[in-house]
Amino acid sequence: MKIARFLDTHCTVHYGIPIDAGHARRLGGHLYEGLTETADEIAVARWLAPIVPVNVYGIGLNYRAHAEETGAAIPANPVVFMKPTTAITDPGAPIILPNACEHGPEVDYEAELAVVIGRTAHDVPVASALDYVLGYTCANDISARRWQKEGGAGQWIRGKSFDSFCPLGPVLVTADEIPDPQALSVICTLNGERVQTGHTSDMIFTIAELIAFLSRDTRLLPGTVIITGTPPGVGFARTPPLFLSAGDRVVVEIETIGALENPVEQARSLA
Ligand SMILES: O=C(O)C/C(=C\C=C(/O)C(=O)O)C(=O)O
Repeated sequence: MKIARFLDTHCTVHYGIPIDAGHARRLGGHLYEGLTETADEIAVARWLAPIVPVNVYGIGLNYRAHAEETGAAIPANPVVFMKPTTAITDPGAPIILPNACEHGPEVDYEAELAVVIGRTAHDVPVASALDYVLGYTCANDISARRWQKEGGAGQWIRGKSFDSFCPLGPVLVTADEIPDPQALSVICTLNGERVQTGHTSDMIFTIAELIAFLSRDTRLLPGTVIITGTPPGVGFARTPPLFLSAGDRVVVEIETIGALENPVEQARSLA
């Protein structure tokens, strides 16, 4: 089942959930399968991230080829950071280049598979960890590299946390439709050019291992989102480096889920 969340022009939030097979409605130009609405046409004001997370965990360096491109050692344990929920942004909404990035271009894209926890996971073994997954969506782990490194004084979280730094969507695909989350292609395009190409089989820690690790002595509540690391091709590891600029369009595309597209804008000057 694919679940979308969107606002109509009357500011009502809708969830698109199949009622029965073959049920489809047209939404602001998109044919969408299965709505709870009875009207044939709903004017969509905007698409929303399919989930409002209670917590967002990020995993760094979780694809072998990405760890190699950064020159980092293969981690012995998952590299865990968190993003505030205020970083979540909707499909189609702008990624804002912060005024705090005043030392030059540093804002990077990272295409990632996002896992949504459906019931409380606490000390779950790897073997049953996927039973706690509600579904999957696409994420972009936007990262301000100077704030992640020198500016972060050893902590990544500042560089990963600015407003709009976690685009999510466009739909949540329930776990029954993705029986093997280690069998998905993950790509990122910037202004139509492919910049990242990866596959979840390249993950160092599988989704099940990540849930088991993160749930150890720690409750993962329903609505927790885990963004599971990025494949190679990030901008800072390129020669020359490639960072986001105002006017860019960045698309994260994951097999079976779809495409999460966001434009890039400069923050308004406070002066
Ligand atoms: O700090 C590192 O060793 C690697 C790195 C960034 C990695 C991520 O942001 C990630 O995997 O999410 C770097 O900036 O050098």
